[in-house]
Amino acid sequence: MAGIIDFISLYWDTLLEIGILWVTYYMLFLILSGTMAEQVMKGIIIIVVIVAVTREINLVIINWILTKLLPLSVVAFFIIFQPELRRGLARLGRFGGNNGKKAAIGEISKATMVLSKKKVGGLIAIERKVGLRRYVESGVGIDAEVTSELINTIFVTSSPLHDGGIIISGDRIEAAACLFPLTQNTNIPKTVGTRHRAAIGLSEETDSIVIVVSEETGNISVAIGGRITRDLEPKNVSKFLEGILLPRHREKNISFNSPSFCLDNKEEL
Ligand SMILES: Nc1ncnc2c1ncn2[C@@H]1O[C@H](COP(=O)(O)OP(=O)(O)OP(=O)(O)O)[C@@H](O)[C@H]1O
Repeated sequence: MAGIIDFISLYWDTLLEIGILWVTYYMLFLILSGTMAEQVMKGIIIIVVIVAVTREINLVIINWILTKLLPLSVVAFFIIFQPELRRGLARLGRFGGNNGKKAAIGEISKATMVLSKKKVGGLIAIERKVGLRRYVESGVGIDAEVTSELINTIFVTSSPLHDGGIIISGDRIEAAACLFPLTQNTNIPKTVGTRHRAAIGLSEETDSIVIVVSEETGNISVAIGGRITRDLEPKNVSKFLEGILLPRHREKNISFNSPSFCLDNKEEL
């Protein structure tokens, strides 16, 4: 114990710097997750590591080239990805309060009930930590407040945006008509259609919650982490989403896979 205290008092400034750099990197990662910039940022980190290694083992020329390249690539990164950074910061800001989220959950649940009752097909992805930018870019940008009326309008079959899914980030509908990746899970029965496969696929690749309303039956299903729970009672959707998305409810340990929430499920894949 005394050794640890000695170490901290000796290197507190270095530890503080490492801490600040780590937090900054993590924040940037959160802001840019799901975008091309995330990949480029990982590339820059790899260059930093190579610079350190080449310095240690005295590869002078490679180290000289990389040392010159590094500052340039960091400046270029901020210039090229300025739109992604701006959008990411706005997204972080929106995650702040629970009130906005709660209102959005209410609107999503209301919309789901209407879609289910009218047997209108719907596919709704709710972004969590992992950014969905690459999927937003496959659709049509909307950037509007989440309202049940707007969601229902998007999915009516006469709407040009009804095919594909919508993506919700915080309390905004980011885009509609987005293409999600289809699951490759061979255990899923052949009878499961592409809307449900797209929901499962997106939930496998990201931590998003994906709600599906079946056009055929009006049944509501929710995919998380590659698992889909089918035939949720419409009146339970709001409670279900609050259990996952709002911290106060999370403390009570109500989660997607918790048995308390599977009571209404007739089938889980
Ligand atoms: N990759 C995809 N990403 C987003 N949406 C998709 C994707 N593939 C299909 N869809 C949506 O699913 C619709 C087709 O649904 P399909 O009937 O094949 O699926 P399903 O799971 O049986 O759903 P339902 O029960 O509503 O019929 C398409 O019109 C489109 O809106």
